Amino acid sequence: MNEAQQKAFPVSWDQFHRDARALTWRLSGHGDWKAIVCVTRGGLVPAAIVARELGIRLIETVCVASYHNYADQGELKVIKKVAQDVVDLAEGEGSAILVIDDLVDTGKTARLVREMLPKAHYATLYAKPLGRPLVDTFITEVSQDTWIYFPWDMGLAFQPPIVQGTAG
Ligand SMILES: O=P(O)(O)OC[C@H]1O[C@H](OP(=O)(O)OP(=O)(O)O)[C@H](O)[C@@H]1O
Ligand SMILES: O=c1[nH]c(=O)c2nc[nH]c2[nH]1
Ligand SMILES: [Mg+2]
Repeated sequence: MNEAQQKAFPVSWDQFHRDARALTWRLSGHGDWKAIVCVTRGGLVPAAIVARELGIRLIETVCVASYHNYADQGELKVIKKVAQDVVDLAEGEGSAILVIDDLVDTGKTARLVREMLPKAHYATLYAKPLGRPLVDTFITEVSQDTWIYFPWDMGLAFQPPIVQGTAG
């Protein structure tokens, strides 16, 4: 999150599950995927739900990190690439592969993963305008100045009233 991202879009577990199922509905007519590649770590949770719904049991990871301590995006680091046997699954370059991530923001992560799997279908739950052109299927778009808060990053906490000074 940076200073330009003033709006908050908190997502509960229920909402996340609902959105992951909605994503699966959209994906279900699209292709005959042999494997899911999830972009860690955010893609792990939606990938588990989508894999369950689509009946896909071959799950690979591509491990990319860029945001640290909710600060500005740093340099992208590929910690682990996609295994070659997964890339080679069907017609090469990943045409039988469904890539899942939680969101696309600037699109830098998606661009990097797409270079590894040019023919894969790229799906996320949430998309911001800069990254949207890099995603084939997504569920909800939020504005670029919004930070999405995922359920695994949150806990129950007191919320100050919208109009200050009225708390009991
Ligand atoms: O479109 P971009 O601007 O590249 O940002 C999107 C990526 O940023 C987040 O991952 P992050 O690198 O923070 O790692 P994480 O999934 O382990 O939290 C998110 O899960 C996406 O993978
Ligand atoms: O939790 C997150 N929320 C976001 O909006 C975001 N954008 C990039 N990376 C992100 N991580
Ligand atoms: Mg991520």
